[in-house]
Amino acid sequence: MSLLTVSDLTVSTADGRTLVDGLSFSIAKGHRLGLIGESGSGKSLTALAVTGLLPPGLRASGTVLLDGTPVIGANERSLNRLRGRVAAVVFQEPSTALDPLMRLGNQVAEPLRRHQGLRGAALRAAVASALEEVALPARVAHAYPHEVSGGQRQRAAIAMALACRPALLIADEPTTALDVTVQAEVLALLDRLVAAHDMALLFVSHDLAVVGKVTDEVVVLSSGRAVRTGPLRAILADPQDDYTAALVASARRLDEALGGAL
Ligand SMILES: Nc1ncnc2c1ncn2[C@@H]1O[C@H](COP(=O)(O)OP(=O)(O)OP(=O)(O)O)[C@@H](O)[C@H]1O
Repeated sequence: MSLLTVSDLTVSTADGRTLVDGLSFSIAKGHRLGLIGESGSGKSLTALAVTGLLPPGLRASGTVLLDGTPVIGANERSLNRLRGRVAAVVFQEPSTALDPLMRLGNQVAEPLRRHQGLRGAALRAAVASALEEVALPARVAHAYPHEVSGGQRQRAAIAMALACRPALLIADEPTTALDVTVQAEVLALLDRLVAAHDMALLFVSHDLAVVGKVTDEVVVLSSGRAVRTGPLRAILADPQDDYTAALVASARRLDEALGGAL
């Protein structure tokens, strides 16, 4: 059975504009899928709809099943049971997930306390190992978000997302807001952790070159619709439509500039 099944997902505004239009895809346990498209193509709304996090004023229809549980129309209580444990999200901007007024260690502790019931020494040990896993020094536990670098903030957000070992990690442009030198490190970290814990991954990006570093299978989104689905290799070899060809061309330019091998 698929871990995530999305069928005919449509996201629309109250005044009837369709932002995501009849999208279908699925991800099996331990598998990876890239969701790629230009800015405004509906990638983030898809990621939000999958976890029941759409902003007020937007409406989802169709079917989203997370580990067999329906997300669309579900109440907050059953969504909270899924979040963190079945699926967790890492956003582009780490500040989205982090509370500016709370020490990072306490924030990483929060999902461990809530979902796993850890307290006291066991909780402190779990936080220390969560930070160690994302290669953050132990002292970061005592820091506030503004006291560490952008890359360290994103590592802390990743530690929070992975704290309860979700079966599916959804990463929405997780490296886009970071300095170029830090981007590759954080991407490699995500790649390693997803593999180490046998997690499934939905990786959202406007950049095919970045997606190609973590997954082989992609859905190409344009104006809220899937224009192409399949192995990245096949899409690179034969983009077929103009939109996908433009994504491929810009990814190749960037990849060449970085000395990569798309
Ligand atoms: N709350 C909202 N109300 C109305 N329209 C919205 C809302 N959020 C997003 N949109 C619109 O929906 C479309 C898809 O947005 P989405 O954020 O999913 O795009 P994206 O592909 O993730 O792009 P980006 O990479 O720039 O975030 C865009 O045209 C956007 O302007």
